[in-house]
Amino acid sequence: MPESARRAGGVPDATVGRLPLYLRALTSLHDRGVTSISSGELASLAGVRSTQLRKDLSHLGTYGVRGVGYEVELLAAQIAQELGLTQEWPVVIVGMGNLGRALASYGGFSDRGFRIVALVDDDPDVVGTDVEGLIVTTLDELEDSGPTVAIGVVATPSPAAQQVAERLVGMGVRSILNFAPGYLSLPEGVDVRGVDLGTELQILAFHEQRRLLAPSTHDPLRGDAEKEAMG
Ligand SMILES: NC(=O)c1ccc[n+]([C@@H]2O[C@H](COP(=O)([O-])OP(=O)(O)OC[C@H]3O[C@@H](n4cnc5c(N)ncnc54)[C@H](O)[C@@H]3O)[C@@H](O)[C@H]2O)c1
Repeated sequence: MPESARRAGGVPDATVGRLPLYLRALTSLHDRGVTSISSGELASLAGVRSTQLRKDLSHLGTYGVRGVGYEVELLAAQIAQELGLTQEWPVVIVGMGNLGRALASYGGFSDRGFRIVALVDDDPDVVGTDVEGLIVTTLDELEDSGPTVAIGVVATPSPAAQQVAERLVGMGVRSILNFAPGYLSLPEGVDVRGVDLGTELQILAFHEQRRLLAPSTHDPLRGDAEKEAMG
């Protein structure tokens, strides 16, 4: 898998986590016809400091040209290559409830090199139905005669997630994106990413609270009346 290769190649996980931010910014610049960009501008678009951006990109052996910056198309291609996006990754989503359906209908995955090849559920009322042009199948069928899958997305309730993930791993899946709350215990060599919007909201709440407790006079979001009250 590219993940281990990247580690072997010395790119830290934290850097790998920021590469999609850079790629998203570069893609949008490219769509707007921008051909080169300074590290400061790119960092600002990606929401990181420019020293961080330069350090991250140096892990890819990419150093901007002084006075010119980075070539947008070239850098986007380098990052896409590093992330393994120059090939298409087949994805299965398990759990066709509210979340699974929303993910299945999101068009943005295919634009980024992820093709949803199978949708799975265990509810007899759901299995056999058409979701976004794919017929929902079962894990049994997927094991017996399903397409090759590289990445498994777990969108089942939490009690089912561990077993679902184990069965995916049994089919050879080595990368799992888990939306169900809780920790998945899987064999070494399997990459698991947990997504928890609740945690993200809590982090935002933490920063909101900090702003309320110690308002900065430079906070552009603070209303004029509030600024006047602060003196
Ligand atoms: N991470 C996040 O930010 C986030 C956000 C929303 C929901 N969630 C989590 O995502 C999961 C799905 O949420 P939802 O609202 O779509 O739930 P849901 O109840 O609408 O859907 C769950 C689906 O999973 C199916 N299922 C249950 N056990 C299964 C199994 N063993 N094999 C295959 N399919 C199985 C059910 O039949 C159902 O269709 C939950 O665990 C929820 O807590 C996480």
